Amino acid sequence: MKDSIVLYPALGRGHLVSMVELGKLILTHQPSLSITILILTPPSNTPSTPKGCDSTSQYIAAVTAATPSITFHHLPPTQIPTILPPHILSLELSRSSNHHLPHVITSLSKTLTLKAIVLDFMNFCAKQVTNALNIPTFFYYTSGASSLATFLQLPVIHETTTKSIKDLNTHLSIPGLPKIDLLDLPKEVHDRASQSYKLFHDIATCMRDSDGVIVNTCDPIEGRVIKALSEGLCLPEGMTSPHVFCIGPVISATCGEKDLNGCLSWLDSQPSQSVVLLSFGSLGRFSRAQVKEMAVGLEKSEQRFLWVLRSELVGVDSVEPSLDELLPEGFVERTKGRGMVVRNWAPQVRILSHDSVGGFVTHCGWNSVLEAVCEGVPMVAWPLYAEQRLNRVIMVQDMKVALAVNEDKDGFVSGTELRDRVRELMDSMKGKEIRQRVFEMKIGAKKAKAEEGSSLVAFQRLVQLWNQ
Ligand SMILES: O=c1ccn([C@@H]2O[C@H](COP(=O)(O)OP(=O)(O)O[C@H]3O[C@H](CO)[C@@H](O)[C@H](O)[C@H]3O)[C@@H](O)[C@H]2O)c(=O)[nH]1
Repeated sequence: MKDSIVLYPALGRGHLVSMVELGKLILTHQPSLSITILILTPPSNTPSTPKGCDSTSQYIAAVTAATPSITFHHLPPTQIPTILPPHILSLELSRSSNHHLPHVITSLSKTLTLKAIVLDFMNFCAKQVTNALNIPTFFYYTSGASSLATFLQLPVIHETTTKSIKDLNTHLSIPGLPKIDLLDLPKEVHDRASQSYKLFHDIATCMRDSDGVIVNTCDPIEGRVIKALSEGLCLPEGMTSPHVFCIGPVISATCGEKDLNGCLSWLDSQPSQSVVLLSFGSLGRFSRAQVKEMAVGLEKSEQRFLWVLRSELVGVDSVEPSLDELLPEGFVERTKGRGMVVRNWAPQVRILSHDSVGGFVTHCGWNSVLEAVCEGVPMVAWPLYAEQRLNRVIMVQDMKVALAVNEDKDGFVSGTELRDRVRELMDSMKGKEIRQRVFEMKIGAKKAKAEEGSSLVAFQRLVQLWNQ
């Protein structure tokens, strides 16, 4: 029977793509293995892909055609209320699909030797099942080692206080990291009484007890904290640290690759390293007031820009407002030639690798950060949700590859602030230093994945464990 690794991504395109890329990496180095990917079936009325991006079934068909050693196995649909926020929906779907797993895994075991299962952290409850079936269980943490080290502190904080994080008014001192203000932790863990706090506390505890955590990062990007994590220094004495395998950067060029909105050909007409890309991940959206303010800032910056604009969500039956309605009067005319606005989705990896792009205003989603690093593009960090505020601290203070945008207490960023940060990035000594630093990190990240590089060595350790 063929040896196989089972990968179990959470709901959502980003999670799926990350796991597929991990599967491809495993096959590149261990072509004798096969990869089985378990797919959660979303409730029928959940949009699973952002507008402008291929559907999930198109994506799966393309992966199957290109990489036949990757097989997808769809779990049966499950009924759950869909009015939940996306991360809770994902956790609930995973929890309510758990009862299918014993049967699915047992039937896979009839034709394959399952060496290990790799869970997205959102699917942590599957560990009860895999433990019972005695299958080595790993997690794939798709954000950085810094956020992992911080996340693992949750049970420690929980045991040392009875207060909520939002009331603690202090910071975390974690070896290998700058001081972390507790309010930079994801909002979901601020309130001790909330459902999401309990979930994330349970996930952190569960990851600590796993056979290992695979992290999408590498020494040249987050070396100090990786060392501290590996030496077990990030958790108090007596508390077991998980084994970490930093095998990144694993990035993808597969989603939304086509130049449907013409931005790549527009970039061809722009001077080298002159354009600032503004793009905010798969979910980032802005209010109408914020969109107007961004436009004002970009216009005043006098810099070239490519802006992937996603305005606030409209009801299923409503029509999205037009650019004329969203942008200040005359904006498109006045910025013609030096600015381009595209709606909802653009081929980000291809854009970042274009020679004309010289800066990136990002929401600090970890894939975007890695993609920018791999292309040597300096950033302005404008976090929106999840662990992105934490990533900003790391990008600015530790990695030193970004400038921080200053927002008000409601997260609103003024046009003047955006103008100043974009100008500073593109046209100042500080901007130059950041550009130089990200360029060095790009070279380092490439070396990490090559022969004897830290990521390849970590990956080989992992495979050795699977083969034992
Ligand atoms: O117009 C777009 C917008 C996004 N992308 C791609 O979509 C991915 C977005 O990933 P990421 O930057 O990580 O953002 P999110 O989709 O918001 O990712 C979620 O997952 C990340 C990894 O765990 C976390 O760091 C984030 O906080 C969380 O929001 C990247 O590969 C982008 O290249 C495009 O190709 N075109």
